[in-house]
Amino acid sequence: MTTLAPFGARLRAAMDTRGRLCVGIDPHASLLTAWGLNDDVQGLETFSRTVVEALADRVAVLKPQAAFFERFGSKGIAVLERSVAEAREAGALVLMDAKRGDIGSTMAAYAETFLAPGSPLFSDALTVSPYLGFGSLRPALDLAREQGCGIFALALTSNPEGHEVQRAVGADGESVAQAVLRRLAAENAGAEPLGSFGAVVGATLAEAGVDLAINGPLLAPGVGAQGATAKDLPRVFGASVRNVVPSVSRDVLKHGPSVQALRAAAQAFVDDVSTVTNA
Ligand SMILES: O=C(O)c1cc(=O)[nH]c(=O)n1[C@@H]1O[C@H](COP(=O)(O)O)[C@@H](O)[C@H]1O
Repeated sequence: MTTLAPFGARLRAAMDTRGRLCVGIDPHASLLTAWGLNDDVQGLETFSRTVVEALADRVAVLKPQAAFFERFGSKGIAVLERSVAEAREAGALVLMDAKRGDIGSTMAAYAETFLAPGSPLFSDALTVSPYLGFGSLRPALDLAREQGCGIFALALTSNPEGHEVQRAVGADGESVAQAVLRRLAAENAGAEPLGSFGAVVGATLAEAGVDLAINGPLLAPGVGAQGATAKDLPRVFGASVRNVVPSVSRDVLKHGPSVQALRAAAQAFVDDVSTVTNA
């Protein structure tokens, strides 16, 4: 099995050639219904296949949200496995949105699930929660580095409730989110053109209020259904905006099941992002 180039380099190349966008594959029950599908495994399969067919050959990143597949049990996970493989085959980078986080010994098993080549759910990158302590992520960070994969750690999430934890300030005056960002920057030290260890920072924030210069990608969910727009990105991310990967799920997915309409919606976001970030 050939080792992949570092994720950060693969992501930078994908953003340069395909534009800057991550589309989430979030098969909400309401979206299945809106697409004229049943809220069952067959509906899930058709939905996910359609999104992959429409977008995997053109958007930089596809981000399946594992929860929407897990709710159908083993059959749903089988759909997720196929979706990941087909999306990667068509050229998209797959960011598995599973937000795993646990004590180190268990984190190692999560890392093997998503980041070990040959695993049925092998993905290019994984979202993780650092709230059992950043050090507990070590097995995932190490396996990702070894295999050319990426990690996205939650720093400042798009939901308002996140701030009570993430904005909390320690005795040394540093916020929890800033500590996560500082540790990510250390993981990315010296990496070119971009590190592989990213942060999740919601596009919905009034302001970041932290140092985002981590030399790694910044996944920005919250664009679209949660109220943020491409125009918010320069304000929230400042000079780090060039490393931002905006993430949209429902505001693209609602245009299905038409493949053409899904493509047009994704392209409209890519164009908006390029207008504001190249201005
Ligand atoms: O890690 C994420 O992707 C994520 C982090 C965050 O802070 N906020 C957030 O909304 N997300 C995910 O991004 C997606 C947002 O979906 P839409 O609001 O439909 O665009 C969902 O899959 C969320 O689980």
